[in-house]
Amino acid sequence: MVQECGTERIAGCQFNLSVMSDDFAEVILGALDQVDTSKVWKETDDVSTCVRGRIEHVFDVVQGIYLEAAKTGKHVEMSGTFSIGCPGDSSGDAYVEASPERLNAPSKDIQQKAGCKFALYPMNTTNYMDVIYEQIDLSKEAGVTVSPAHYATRLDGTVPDIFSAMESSFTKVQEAVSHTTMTFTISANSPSNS
Ligand SMILES: Cc1ncc(C[n+]2csc(CCO)c2C)c(N)n1
Repeated sequence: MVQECGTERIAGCQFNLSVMSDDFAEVILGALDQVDTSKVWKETDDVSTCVRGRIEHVFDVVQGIYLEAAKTGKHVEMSGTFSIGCPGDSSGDAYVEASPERLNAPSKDIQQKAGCKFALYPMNTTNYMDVIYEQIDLSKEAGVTVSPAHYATRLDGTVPDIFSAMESSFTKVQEAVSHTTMTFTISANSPSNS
């Protein structure tokens, strides 16, 4: 197979939700159903969900799904990988042409707290540690508490502030390093915090 970049840069996220409750299936399927995904390509199977499209819509949808699940008050965790510029992910899809307005922007009064660990992987660049440290420093201005963790950086704050910090890191890094991936795990309503 010939792998080459498409003319548009399509971003994506492969993620799964885990709900620590007997009715996990309803919470997962309900969250997937309640978010407007019309500006992204989406596929769900028994393991995870993948969304692809413009960076802002990928983050908008992933955050929207997480907020829907977290507002049940149940202990919900989401883990995933964002990626852009993967040589095998040539576009061909109409979703990169979507207009930039977000469809699921959270209201300003959302105070849902969460803890998150994220890790940036700028691919195929020798100065990757500089690129990563620059973003960790910028995260400190994003309204979240930033702390070091093994193999990751921890962000604590509201869900919208956490996703916004991750989106700005990812967006800035991919401007400099065309193939960039980022992993994350976010947890809310954990009984460890009560
Ligand atoms: C975001 C997300 N997408 C898919 C799954 C996989 N999954 C596990 S249980 C379940 C509902 C019943 O089939 C589904 C779809 C997940 N965990 N999170």
